[in-house]
Amino acid sequence: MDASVIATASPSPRKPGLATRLLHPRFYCAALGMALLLVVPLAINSPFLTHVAVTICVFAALSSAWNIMGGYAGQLSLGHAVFYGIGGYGTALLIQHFGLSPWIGMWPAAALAALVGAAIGYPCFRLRGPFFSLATIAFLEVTRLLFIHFDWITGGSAGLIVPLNPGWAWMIFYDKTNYLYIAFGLLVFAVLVAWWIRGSRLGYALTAVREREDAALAAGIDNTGVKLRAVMVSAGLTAVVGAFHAMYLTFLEPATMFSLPTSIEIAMYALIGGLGTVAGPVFGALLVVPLAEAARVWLGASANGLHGFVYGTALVVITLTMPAGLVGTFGRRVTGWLDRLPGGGNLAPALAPPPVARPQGTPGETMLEGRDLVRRFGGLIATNNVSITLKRGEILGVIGPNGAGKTTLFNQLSGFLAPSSGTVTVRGPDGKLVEPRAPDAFARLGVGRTFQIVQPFGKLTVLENIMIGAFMRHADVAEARAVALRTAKLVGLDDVAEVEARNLPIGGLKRLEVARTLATEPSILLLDEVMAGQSQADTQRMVQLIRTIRDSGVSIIAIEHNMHAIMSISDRIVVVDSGRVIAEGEPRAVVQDRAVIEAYLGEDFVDAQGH
Ligand SMILES: Nc1ncnc2c1ncn2[C@@H]1O[C@H](COP(=O)(O)OP(=O)(O)OP(=O)(O)O)[C@@H](O)[C@H]1O
Repeated sequence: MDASVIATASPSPRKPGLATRLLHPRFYCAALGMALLLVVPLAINSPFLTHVAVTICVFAALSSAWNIMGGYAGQLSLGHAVFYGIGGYGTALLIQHFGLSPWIGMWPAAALAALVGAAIGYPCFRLRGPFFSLATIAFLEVTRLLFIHFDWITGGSAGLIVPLNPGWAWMIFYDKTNYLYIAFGLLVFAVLVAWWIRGSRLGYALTAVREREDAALAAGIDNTGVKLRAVMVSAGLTAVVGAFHAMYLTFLEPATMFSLPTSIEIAMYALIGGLGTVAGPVFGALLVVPLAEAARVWLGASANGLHGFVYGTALVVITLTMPAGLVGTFGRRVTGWLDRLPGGGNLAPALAPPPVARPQGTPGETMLEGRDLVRRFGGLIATNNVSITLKRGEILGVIGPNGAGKTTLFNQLSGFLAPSSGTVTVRGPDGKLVEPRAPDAFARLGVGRTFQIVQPFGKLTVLENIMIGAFMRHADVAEARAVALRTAKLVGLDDVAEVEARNLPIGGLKRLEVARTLATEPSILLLDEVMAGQSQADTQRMVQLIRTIRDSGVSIIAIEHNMHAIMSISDRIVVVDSGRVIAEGEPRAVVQDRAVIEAYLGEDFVDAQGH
């Protein structure tokens, strides 16, 4: 394997054009399926059926918007009615006080909802799991109470009637079919936004953040930044749908516009249909809304609220039998069938990856320096005044007994742990030495790292895992895919590229760690025990790969317990014991050092080496 492998390009097929995409069965079948939602009620022309279709469109659109935050980013909001209510009230108040048409008024209302979303999200993103959900409920309750309190603007708990000016300009109609046209248009809009985000760099970043925050940071993703973008889009879209729904209902009151049951319903459709999938929220709403509406009519006032029983039953049955939801369970199978229809085929052909820029600079100059690094965990000093320097173009081995402080040192050198005292400096792409603070900043400066305990994005394929790394330098999805394919080949994962990462054995996962990091095109690579769990042949291959990477201009620090491998690849070795550097130098000299033999290698190793 020689260094030019890293920069090899393959023949370049063309990207599929818009026409190819539109004529693909995945697209035309989805479009035909959705069109039924419009065509069937129009053909039957029953007011009740039209009302059910409007309600399906509204809740499918709300749930699609929620899914961007709850499904893609994994932030399970149970207070999304805040944005629905802001959309509704904002638009209604702009009509009432400024005579602004709802077609225009819904956009400032959406912008306000996006800002409120960011203001709520920023402090709450620090909270995990149920605490985040509880915080969103708390914000919903506070907003509802505020809308009741400021009755001189909102009408308080008595509510607000939308000015009833019939006509398209004011979105008020006697004929329900006009509402259906708008609701359907909004659903198409929401699904297109959700679909576009899902397949974009932002969509991949959100999935990465949802699955493993540390690995996402190591791939240079600004976790809070991408979550904020998701919540703003999600809130804005929810508000637009809320604005329309207010026009449809013509009456707004805090209890219904900021309602917890509505928030739960919105989330539930996505859960039933398939969390984090584009089609899931639509299928969820399509399945449950007609059942609930039918129950509401049949049971009438005699069993007020019993329609909730329908939601609950559907949720329990689906989550027990299909935890991944309808689309999560059957989606792959169905898309497999669709791809066999006329026009079906690969929408993501392999493009030629762009060549990797070779890191430039003076050989032997300092690339990464940790100076006097002290890291305390309570009373334990894990690294005690450790100083370490990586020179350009070298492989620096770090060895030492278990618990010596090697990983703690790595975590400080990559920004994952702030040193209690001491500094870490990195040579950036512009040649200047800088002191980055956050792990994603280290990554963007060119410090790539793997994790000792592997951190795969389990539900993504091997190729998608590597793409997450590639996105750091390549915003275009096709280009990132091409880079990922090349990297998969380099580490010998190309034959399992389409396998979900959670199905790889440990040896494959270790190589996946390296591949994802390599795809970020680092100038400094920190490898934490990448040979553990590898077969003899794979270890040989890894040794060869590390040399190839170094020959391509990357400077490397490797923590390793496999002494034979680390001795053969390292230019220098640093030995750490009990948080201190006890020896440093060329491999041959280090293994003969008495302190190293006593602390780590043992006499058996020396005997085996024949010294
Ligand atoms: N987050 C933490 N909180 C408390 N103690 C920690 C933490 N991380 C590491 N330690 C402790 O710091 C010491 C050094 O741990 P570290 O994982 O850095 O060692 P290591 O040399 O990488 O070991 P190994 O070779 O087994 O991976 C250990 O005693 C460990 O228990």
